[in-house]
Amino acid sequence: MSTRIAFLKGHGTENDFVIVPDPENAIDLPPAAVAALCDRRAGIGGDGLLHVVRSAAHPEAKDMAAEAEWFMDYRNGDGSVAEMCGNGVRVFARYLQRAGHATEGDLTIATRGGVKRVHLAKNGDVTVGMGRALLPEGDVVVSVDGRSWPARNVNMGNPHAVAFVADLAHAGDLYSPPAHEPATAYPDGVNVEFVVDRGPRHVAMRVHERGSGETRSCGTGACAVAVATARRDGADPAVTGTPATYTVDVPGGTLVITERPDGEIEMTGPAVIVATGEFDSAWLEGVLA
Ligand SMILES: N[C@@H](CCC[C@H](N)C(=O)O)C(=O)O
Repeated sequence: MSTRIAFLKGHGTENDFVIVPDPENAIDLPPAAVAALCDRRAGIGGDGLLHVVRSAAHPEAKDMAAEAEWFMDYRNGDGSVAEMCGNGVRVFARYLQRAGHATEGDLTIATRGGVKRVHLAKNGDVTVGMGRALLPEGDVVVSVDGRSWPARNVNMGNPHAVAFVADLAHAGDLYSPPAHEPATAYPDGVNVEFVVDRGPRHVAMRVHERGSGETRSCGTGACAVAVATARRDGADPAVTGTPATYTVDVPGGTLVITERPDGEIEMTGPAVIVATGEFDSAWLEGVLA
């Protein structure tokens, strides 16, 4: 028997998500179902999917239930699982507020990257404590259309390669993932950011996301870019003792990233719910058959 399954659509700086509320973790969402829902022509459409589950009801999150009631079961648009999604956390928080599970102010959200502290501000911005960046050693070179750049390895819970370029157009159409050397550098894939300077502590980026393709924003990517730029600029907060704040323009808007002397990173930006709807379970079963 076909049932109707509620969904919402939201975005954070135009990194867009299908949101599926499922408090008791009762909806089966194998990778093919996620990919079908995120399909922009045959499905609802999104860079990724936010499966909203009570932490206590999800095997990967029950240990976090005492600290955070809700678990962001994030999936990329191709159905793959990722450790973390920075824009996703902001949109997830906005959903919780809309559904009456959270109010303006502070809340916590469980993710595969641990429990994240979130602040829902009056002006519509959402700030997320993104944790610390890891900067694994190792030279990486990324290439697109015959051009190559050295890239900085930054891990924000998920892997990023950050390349400073002369012109964002040099990244080409980004219809396929940029090549990288050594080819074995990222056994689980990588998100690649291309960065140009816009002014003092102000950069712009494009990103090719693992599992989603080019997107109009990537929160973890913007944090990786801010950290890589601060190191390039000699503005490592752990060394200077003062926080470093960078404005990062993405094709879909602007994110503000602050790294503190203890290494903790905060990201602030908008998060919007744009639509609600229902899809037929029979449609999804048909797609999966
Ligand atoms: N758009 C996200 C990152 C989503 C995960 C990424 N594609 C990966 O596979 O690591 C963000 O806002 O951080």
